[in-house]
Amino acid sequence: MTDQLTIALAQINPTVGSLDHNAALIRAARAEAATAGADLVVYPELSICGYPPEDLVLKPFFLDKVEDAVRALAAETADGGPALLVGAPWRVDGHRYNAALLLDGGAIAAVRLKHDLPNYGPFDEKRVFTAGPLPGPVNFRGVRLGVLICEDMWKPDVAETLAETGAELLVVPNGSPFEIDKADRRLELAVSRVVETGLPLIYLNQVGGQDELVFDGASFVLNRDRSLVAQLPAFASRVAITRWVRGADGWTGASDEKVAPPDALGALYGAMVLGLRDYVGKNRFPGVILGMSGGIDSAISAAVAVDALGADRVHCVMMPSPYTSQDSLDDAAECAGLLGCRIDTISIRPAMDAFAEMLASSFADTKPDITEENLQSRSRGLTLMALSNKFGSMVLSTGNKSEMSVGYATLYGDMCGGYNVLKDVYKTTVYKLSHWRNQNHPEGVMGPAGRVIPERIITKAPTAELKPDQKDQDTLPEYPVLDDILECLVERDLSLHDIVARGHDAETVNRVWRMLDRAEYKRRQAPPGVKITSRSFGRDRRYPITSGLLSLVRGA
Ligand SMILES: Nc1ncnc2c1ncn2[C@@H]1O[C@H](COP(=O)(O)OP(=O)(O)OC[C@H]2O[C@@H]([n+]3cccc(C(=O)O)c3)[C@H](O)[C@@H]2O)[C@@H](O)[C@H]1O
Ligand SMILES: Nc1ncnc2c1ncn2[C@@H]1O[C@H](COP(=O)(O)OP(=O)(O)OP(=O)(O)O)[C@@H](O)[C@H]1O
Ligand SMILES: NC(=O)CC[C@H](N)C(=O)O
Repeated sequence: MTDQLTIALAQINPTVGSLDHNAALIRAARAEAATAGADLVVYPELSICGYPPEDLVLKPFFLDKVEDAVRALAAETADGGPALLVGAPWRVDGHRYNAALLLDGGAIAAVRLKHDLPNYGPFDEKRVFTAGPLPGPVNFRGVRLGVLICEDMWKPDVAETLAETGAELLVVPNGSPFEIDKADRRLELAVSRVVETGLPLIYLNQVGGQDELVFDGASFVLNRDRSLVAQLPAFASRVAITRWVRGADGWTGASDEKVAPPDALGALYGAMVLGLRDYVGKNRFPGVILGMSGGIDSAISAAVAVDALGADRVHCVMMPSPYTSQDSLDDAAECAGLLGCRIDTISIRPAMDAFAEMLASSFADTKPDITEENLQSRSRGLTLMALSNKFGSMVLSTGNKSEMSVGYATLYGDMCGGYNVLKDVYKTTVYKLSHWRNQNHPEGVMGPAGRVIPERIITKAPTAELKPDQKDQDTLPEYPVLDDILECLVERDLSLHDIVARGHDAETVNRVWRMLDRAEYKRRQAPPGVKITSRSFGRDRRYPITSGLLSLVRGA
């Protein structure tokens, strides 16, 4: 029986479905860990196939390939090097499980099945997996490891069962996506499990973007006295070494790996950068293209894109109409200049004139209205999509959460695009982030340090410039009011009574509520974007499009 263990934490960035790529990451981390004399390398949940694999695991063909990859990795552990604790979808007696597999001595030494399958928010695991029984510890070279798979840690029962059945050390592989304040929540839960069981705990999370989810990594290790043994970086891959010694009271860990976590806005910005970088990289786009209006949404979107991809992979296009002000032209040019990215100017006036002529007889006897405004937006969308088709860059759409909530965006116009980093970011947060990025140069970003968003873009009144002297606030409440009401409705499900009690006017709340519910049809056609809040639009919030709810809203 050993009294010393070296355990490596492999915080890797797998790509869902790319089994060869993921196996290569697993091998590289093992090789790195081997040089530090590791006995065991721990990988994230479902690390062989990436998390979440969704319906990929319904294909027997895919599960066959997963099994081949696992068996190949297992065979390699016959070399006497570190054992691996990897995650994979795994079939047992005709059922499909979310499993952690211990690969050691050339074989699959143990299989641990996830007990608590999450089925809320963005998770849908009951759809594709069977829940495993309450587990007992895994015997690893004479040490009893208590393996909990992600959600298994969120309630006391699995850790309690493992402790009662002799576990000496809790090991938790995770696929835990980022959302605001989630890191604190995970730490609280981990501390609770440590206190309840009296056992140290290794929390190992995946890193990387996968469609709307961003996995922040930020893995950590706690000793049984709750002290922090290791804290890995957020939003970056890392192999960290922890050294463990068995004493009279159990195992105690030590490590040099203690990276300070980002502040709240830094974490949010980091999620946007990694989400976009991985969406573009994993889908193999050469870069992104976006409409740069001289407004704050396109400016911060461009900054995130440059930070994620580098200035040479970001192409901005200013598309003036007769309503575009000189300030907007200047601000767009200055922002692109500060970011160091290409900006072209393509006037949409010829398109507006062409549509006016094409529709002249159909629109005879009608007055100009929002139709003509939307044609401007659609002319821009069409132009960006043409450039995307011709040169391959993906269109980045720029609508923020406030706009997506109330439908303040044009279908097939400014909603055109493949991905949107602001989709889950309220406008008031867009302002905070812009100030933050001007004052901070986060580690790992590819854009320049210093001011990247001109001050006037942050201070001027937001406008769509679709008609003379137009301002967002002609149509919408002031953004601080709108965002507070929206947060109450979307994230907190508060009643009209509770929202009014916060000091809002009942008619304004009703109006915002109506706009929110009515815009569901638009959101269903919106591009995906990074999940930031506890309730992003998409799988976190599934409302019917066709619904009688509106008739119940007044007075609700
Ligand atoms: N339930 C439903 N299911 C499916 N489709 C539905 C629908 N209800 C309407 N529709 C369709 O949607 C159309 C209305 O939506 P849409 O065409 O988007 O047009 P709409 O929502 O009327 O106008 C766009 C809004 O976005 C604002 N905005 C703000 C900032 C920037 C920009 C910009 O474009 O740059 C725009 C603009 O001021 C305006 O309030 C209807 O004509 C109808 O075809
Ligand atoms: N003149 C323009 N040139 C290029 N793109 C534009 C122009 N006007 C609008 N867009 C695109 O349409 C999006 C929505 O624009 P709009 O200005 O109408 O609203 P916004 O939400 O205030 O955005 P922004 O703060 O970026 O201006 C912009 O973010 C931009 O991508
Ligand atoms: N993969 C999972 O089981 C994730 C669920 C978990 N509650 C989390 O977000 O951390």
